[in-house]
Amino acid sequence: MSANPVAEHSIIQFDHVQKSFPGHQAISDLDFTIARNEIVSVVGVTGCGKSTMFNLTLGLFAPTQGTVRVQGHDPYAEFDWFRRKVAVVFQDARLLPWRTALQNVCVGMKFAGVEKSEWEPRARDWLARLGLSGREDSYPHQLSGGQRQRVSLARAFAVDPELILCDESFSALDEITAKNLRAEFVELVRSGGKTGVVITHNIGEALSLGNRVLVLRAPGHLSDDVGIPADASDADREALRTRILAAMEPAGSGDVGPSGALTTAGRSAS
Ligand SMILES: Nc1ncnc2c1ncn2[C@@H]1O[C@H](COP(=O)(O)OP(=O)(O)OP(=O)(O)O)[C@@H](O)[C@H]1O
Repeated sequence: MSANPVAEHSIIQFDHVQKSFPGHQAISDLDFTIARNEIVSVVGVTGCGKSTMFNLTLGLFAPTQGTVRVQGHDPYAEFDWFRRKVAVVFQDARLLPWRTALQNVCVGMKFAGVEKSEWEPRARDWLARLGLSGREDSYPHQLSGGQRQRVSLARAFAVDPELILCDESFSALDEITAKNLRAEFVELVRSGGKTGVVITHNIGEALSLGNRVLVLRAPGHLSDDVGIPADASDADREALRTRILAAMEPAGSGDVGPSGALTTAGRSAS
């Protein structure tokens, strides 16, 4: 049993992380914990460090200072260990155009090191769960944008990762399609016992997706950590929206802080 109760229940831990690129500090001091089975949205104005935070979580580069841990492991130093643990869904589906929907899902499992005999049954199962039965042999250009994003989600879930990172995955879709896919994503994450982290520019989406919203402000620090009560009324959500917008304002307008209205989550654990 872990001596650190936070580490035991957390899937992502950023401990006073800084990340600098030559001549530019992208993350100044990012400190938060995401627990297993949470669905957390990350919002903030452009350039505030959201993608850098994702890339640190994926181990694409190391922090300049501080530590990043995913399930207690260093994602940069133990990159191979992460191949089956974390899946990413991007804004554009990023499918191979010369491969069918089924083959695209299989390719994700191939790169993740899943046993070959599992590829096709799992791919068929996940395409079916995402409403694409009968479209397994379609090529990306024969699918709508929403269907392509469903293939992309199937590819992510088929790997059976612990953690699914979504980088504006629903933002290129019309609102009805996005709403349906968001609801399916939440259901699949919850029923599969996964953890989801979603970057979005849409505050309504952030409030509808999960249990918590992290608000980042440039250069890469947390300006608010907003818990969303399961039974939040429309009025509550409107108050949360106002609070999130205030927390996104450039520094100088004052951090809202975790002791603000309604409820907060997460920071006390860090
Ligand atoms: N490889 C890099 N080299 C230099 N600067 C970088 C690099 N990656 C990111 N940055 C800078 O770090 C800051 C944060 O970038 P990041 O992409 O994380 O922001 P973001 O919040 O994801 O923005 P957006 O919402 O527009 O996608 C920006 O000023 C960006 O120019």
